[in-house]
Formats: sequence, structure tokens, C-alpha cells
Amino acid sequence: MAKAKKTVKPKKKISIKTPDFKLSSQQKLVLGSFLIILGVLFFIAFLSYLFTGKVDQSALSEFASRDIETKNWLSKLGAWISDLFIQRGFGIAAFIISGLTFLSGVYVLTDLSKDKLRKHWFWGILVMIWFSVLFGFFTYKNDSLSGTIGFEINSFFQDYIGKIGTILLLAFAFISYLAIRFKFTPQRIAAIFKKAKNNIKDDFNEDFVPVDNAHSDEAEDIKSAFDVDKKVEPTISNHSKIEANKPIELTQEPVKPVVKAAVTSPPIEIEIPKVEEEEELPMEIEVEAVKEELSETDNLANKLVEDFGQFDPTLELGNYQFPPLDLLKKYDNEGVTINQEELEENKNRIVDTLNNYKIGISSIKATIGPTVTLYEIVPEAGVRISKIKNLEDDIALSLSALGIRIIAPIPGKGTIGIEVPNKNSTIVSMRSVIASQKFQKTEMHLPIAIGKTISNETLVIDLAKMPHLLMAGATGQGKSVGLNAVLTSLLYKKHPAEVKFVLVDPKKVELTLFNKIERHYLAKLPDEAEAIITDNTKVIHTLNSLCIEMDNRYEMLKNALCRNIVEYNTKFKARKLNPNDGHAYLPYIVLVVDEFADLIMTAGKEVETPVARLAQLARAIGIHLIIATQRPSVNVITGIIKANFPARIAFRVSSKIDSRTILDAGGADQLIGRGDMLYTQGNDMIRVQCAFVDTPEVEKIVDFIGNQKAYPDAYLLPEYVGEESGTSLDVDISDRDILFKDACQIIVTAQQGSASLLQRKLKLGYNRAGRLIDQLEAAGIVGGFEGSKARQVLVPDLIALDQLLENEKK
Ligand SMILES: Nc1ncnc2c1ncn2[C@@H]1O[C@H](COP(=O)(O)OP(=O)(O)OP(=O)(O)O)[C@@H](O)[C@H]1O
Repeated sequence: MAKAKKTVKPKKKISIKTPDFKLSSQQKLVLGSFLIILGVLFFIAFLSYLFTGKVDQSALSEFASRDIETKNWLSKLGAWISDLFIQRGFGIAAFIISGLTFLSGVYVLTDLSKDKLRKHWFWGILVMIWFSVLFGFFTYKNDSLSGTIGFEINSFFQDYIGKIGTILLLAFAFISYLAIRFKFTPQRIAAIFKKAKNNIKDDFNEDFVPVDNAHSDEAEDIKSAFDVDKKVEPTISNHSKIEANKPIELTQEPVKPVVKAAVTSPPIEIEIPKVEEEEELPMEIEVEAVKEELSETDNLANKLVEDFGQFDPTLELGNYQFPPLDLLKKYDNEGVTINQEELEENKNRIVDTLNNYKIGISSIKATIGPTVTLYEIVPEAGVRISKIKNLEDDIALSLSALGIRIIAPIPGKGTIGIEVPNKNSTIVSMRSVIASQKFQKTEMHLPIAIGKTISNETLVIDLAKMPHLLMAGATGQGKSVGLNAVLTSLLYKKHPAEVKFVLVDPKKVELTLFNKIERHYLAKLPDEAEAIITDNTKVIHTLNSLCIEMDNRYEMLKNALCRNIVEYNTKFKARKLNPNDGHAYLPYIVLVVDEFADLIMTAGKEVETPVARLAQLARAIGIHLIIATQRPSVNVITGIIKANFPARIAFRVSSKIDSRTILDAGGADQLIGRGDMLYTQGNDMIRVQCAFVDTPEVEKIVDFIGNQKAYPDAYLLPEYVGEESGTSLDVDISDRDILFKDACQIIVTAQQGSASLLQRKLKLGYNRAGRLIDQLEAAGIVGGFEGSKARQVLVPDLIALDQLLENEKK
């Protein structure tokens, strides 16, 4: 049902546009015949020009005057056109124009391929210019043989490369033309020559064979045979004589020469050249193998693309404006703030501390980041790395600073890194990362400008590649700002047609701002009032609905023989997928869950199962999950979830254990907070200062987008009917379970609407008990599904129940 709902939009788009651009048969007839007649007109005018052109020259200056007479067969118009094309244009090569115009008419009338016609025009014009330049070679002044264009081009070439150069250039153009247009190759030319040679040889042989034969003995024999035959004739006619005059000699003799002639003549006819010809064949086949074959659907798609262009998903909101950079704030304390003094001081302390522990350093280098500075040291030979690693706390103590992290060794480098927080940290504004070239020029599908690395480089990550992101961090360390940075990045880069968000916000305050862009960017369940989900039961429905959407999308991909959403959308844009077959452009869907721990605590498995399913399977069909949590404990970030979220962001956490839960490594406990974070995509860990975007900035952006023309509704997800959510509100009374009455009495007596109660009391399986609950809901005895809580019982006592059931019968 939901699928039907979603495919309606694209269907409309196509069916409305299709007929607009096609020529009707009448229009084709009119246009085709017009072009044919125009071609004929050109031809007559040009032909006439060859005879009358000179005479008409003088008349052309007063062309507009009616009194002036012209000799051209098409009068003034003919004189003017031919002067334009021949004298001032391409000379007599302009006849090609008349031919091309005529041909165009024929193509339109007969509905032949426009591609071929375009090729004819392209090559025709090139040939025309070539001839015009060639003729220019034979004229000494600008005349009708070469036309002005040919004359001028020719004299231009002659001035620069001389006559011989010009001839060579023309010859080169000719050869290139043959090679490209007719696919001539040296082998093919050689084959043609050989064939011609053989034909000549054949002819030569045919002509001379009789002469040779005439002189040969065989010919003599044939002749004699003929003579013998002649001699035989009378004997045959006279049978009685044959029998009388020794018939053996007579019959043998005529046979002999015939046999001889038959045996001796074949050597002359042996065709050795033919064998040679066959040897050349593979060369020609190679040349012809270039041809491309298109399938029927390709042809149709190419024609559609030719007529209407590629499908543009953004067309419905064609005037949509992306939010400008000005909506984002500039901060005063941007840029590197650490000074030489601080650098020197830190360096000395590190060197001294290490020296105290007898660790020698051969070199030290500093990279200054927005919040921390990385000191890379190369220890002297023979120093154990683990020794330095163990000194983390001592170095922190000597530098009297928090948040010192030792990376020993730095992956890919032969150094050990010590990250020391700057005294004055700088803010990485959202504006600076959005404005960075890296983000602006990125080709990523879902680019996120998350912040700046330790070397002050903007870090842009692709959510489509991750494919899901886990964000964790203790409260107040920058998680919500991080989520906003992710959403803002996508809003700055993706058109509403290309990405949709499903926002889950149990805290009810973090993401409410995005309500304003509901009809642009948000997806929701059908018949829901609010797109942003704050209620946990609805989260379960939404997650399950996303699973249905995922299954639907896989089905569509399967039917389209595509492996992922990018291939599918490319195919759809190239009009190779028919919207009438249920195909539609698929936007990316990004599910953002702000407080995942809360969901897991209240709904447990009901949430974990669909999340795990989506995380495992949804990457190929463009559904990506971003899950944020304050409480990174193992019962929230379970093994199955962790396994499917290779990309993780950790803000500061309170303990090493929490850091391990998120990153599978320590380090997050040593961050300094306020957006200082560690990012990993499975292997390396990068320290990043998260871009800062404040609520007023987000408000401005959503206002800017929200004030623009929107879709009629939010993107509708497929409808999900929960197992226990009153599926059978239309259950027929006659279809009721035989235990229905008993079940009613148990539920009303216990005043508790739960399936497990029925299971226990009536000794039923879960499915039957569930169906009974559905029937009770349909009868109005219990209320709707309320997550893990038991349903409300709507009938106060057994008397009321009897009344209700009596009324039903009437
Ligand atoms: N990237 C950043 N740069 C500078 N300051 C930041 C950054 N991120 C967060 N902060 C500061 O930290 C404060 C708290 O951030 P935020 O609200 O994102 O924390 P949180 O982890 O979402 O907390 P909670 O879980 O309680 O909602 C912000 O008000 C801001 O002052």
C-alpha cells in the first residue's frame, strides 16, 4: 500500500511531459516537405548562380528595390541566397548545403534517426569547408569557385605554411576524413589493392587462356577429337558398317582425347590468388567489429534522453536555493592562537620529562591544531616505545595540562606523538568548514564537514561510505552540536530531492528546530502529524517502516538489475527504468537517533532488532543511520550494533572503559571536551575539533529553507502495521476465536490487557493469544498498543462486558 503511495509522484511527472515535445504526423509532413522544397530551392538558386551570378552582382547592392531586375531563376531571393552561400560563403561547395537541407526533409518525413542526420550535417559541413579551401588554392582572387571563406582560409594557410604546406594539410585532412568517416585502415586499403590486382590477373588469364590452348597439344587433341567425332558420325549413322569394320578402334579413339582434355585443363584454372584473398579476410573483420549493438530498451532510453534530457529529480523544486554562507556566524577567535613562547615551553617540558626518565630524543616537531598541538618526537635508538607510553601521566603532570594523549607510534610515521592542549583553544566555525574548498568541491554522495584535524585541515567524511555512524560522549561534550554539524553539512550540499531525514529525538528539544523543513527534507509515517519522532512507540513503527522501505528498495534494485542506489539512480536518470513499473528516483534516507540509550532502555529488543537489520543491510540502498548516545555502555552499544557501525565518533567520556566501548581503544577519556573528538572509520584514529554550529545559526538555515516552496507533504515512508497494534480492527464477529468470550472475561476480571495473561490462563501459544488481543481491541474491550506496557482495559466489569456483547449481536 505504502509502495503504491510512493510511486504516484514520479508517474505523474513523466506522463505529463512526454507528449509535449513529439511532432505529430501532420507537423512532420509540413516540416519535412518544407525542408525538401528549401533544398530544391537552394539547388536551383545555386545552379542558376553559375550562369547568372556575374550579371546579378550589380543588382545586389540595391536588392531591396523592386525595380531592379535579376537574372537568377529564383529572382532576387535566389540571387541573394546564392551570393550569400557561394560568393560570400563556401563557393561551389555550397551545393552540399542544398543536399543536406533536402536530406533533412527526407529524414523528418520518414522519421529516421536524428543521430545519423546530425552526423551527415557535421561531416557535410566539414567536407564543404575542405572543398572550399581546396578550390581557394586554384583562384587568385576571391571568386565563386572557393567563396570568401575558402579563399581567406587558404590564403591564411599559404601565408603561414606556404603552398606546399597547405597542400599537405589538405591531404592530411582528406586522409583523416577517410580514416574516421569510412574507417579506412592501411590493411583495408592494401586489401582493396590486392583484390583489384587479382581481378586484373583473372581478366588477364581469362583473355589469354584460349590463345595458349590454341597452341597447346591439348587443344590439338580436342580438335582432333572433334575431327574424330566428325569421323564417327557417318559410322554411327551407319550401324551395319560399324559392326562390319572393327568397332574397337573407333570407339576408343574418340574417348581418349576427351579424357585427356578433361585431365589437362584444370591446372590452368587453379585459382591461387583466391586462397590469398581468404588470408586477408581476418583483417577486414577486425575493422568491422567496432560496431556497437544497442538493446531495445537502450534505444528507447536513448531516444527519451535525446528528446527530454536526463531525468532531473530536482525539477519539482527547480527554484530551490541552497542556504547562503552568510547565515553562518564568523567567530573572532578563529585561527591558530598558540604563540612561540608556549610552544617552546611545552617542548622544553617534554624533553626534560623524558630526560628525567633517561629517554633521549633525536628530534622534535610541532603541528599546531585548533585545540591541541601535536609534538612529534623521534626517540634515540634503543628506546622502548612502551616506556614512553607509560609516562603519559608524568608528562601530563609536568605540563600541568589535562587531555594529553600519547600516540606511540603514529601509524605510518616513524615517530611518537604527544598531543598537548593549547592554552587558548580556537573555535572551528561551521562557516569555515563549509566554505572550505574540500567541502565545496567534493564529489562525495553524502559529504559531512565534521571539523578540523590536528593539522588544521578540514575533515570531510562521506556518510554513504561509512555507512553508519555512531556518536557517543558524556553529556555536555558536544554531541548535539556534532549532530547539528552533520545535518547542516548535508543541508548545504544536498537538494531536498536527494536526501531525506528521519529524526528521532526522545529529548524532544534537540531537533525540534528541523520541523520547519518537514516538507523539504523530512520523512515520516503516513497519517502522522509530526515528522520528528519523540514517542518511543512511534520509533518502533518508524524503524520497522524503514525496514519495509529497505525491502521495497531491494526489490526495485533487483528488478532494475542494479547493485546499489547509485547505479539505480544513474539508470533511472538515464530513463532506462520505467516509472510505470514501480520505479522511482530514490533519495538517500538518513536516520538520526539523538538519544539511543533511552530507546534501548524502554523498548530493548524491539528497537535493537530493526536497527541491527537496517545497519546490516541498508548500506546498498541508501539508508544510513546516525546514532548518538550519552551512555556508551555495552548494553546500549551491543555487539551486533557495534559490528555494523565501523565509523565512530567519540567525544569526551568519563572513563577508559567507556572509551573502549565506543572506540575499542582508550583515548576518548583524555579529550578536553567542547567538541574535541576522536574519529575512526575502522582503522586509524583521527583527533578532530568538531565544527561549532549554534542553535541560532541552525534556526536561520531552517528558516531560509522553510520559507521556500516545498513539496506538498513530507516524504512518506511505507505504512507499518505492528503485530500487536490492532491489525484486525475490522475483524468479523463470525471469525472470532471460540475462546473469545473466555478471553474477554479473563481480561476484564484482571483489568489487564496483556497477551501473556491469556497465554497463561488459557494455555495458549503466543500467536493465538496475540490474535485474541487484536479481536478484543476490535471489539473495543482493550485499548491500543502501548509498547512494553499492558493495554488499557476499556470495560470496567463483567456486567458491562455482557451488555457490550449483547449490543454487538443486535
Ligand atoms: N565544537 C565545539 N566547539 C566549541 N564549543 C563547543 C563545541 N561543541 C560543544 N561546545 C560547547 O559545549 C556545550 C555543550 O554541547 P552540546 O549541547 O552539544 O553537548 P551534548 O553532548 O549534546 O550534551 P547533552 O548530551 O547534555 O545534550 C555547547 O553549548 C558549547 O558551548
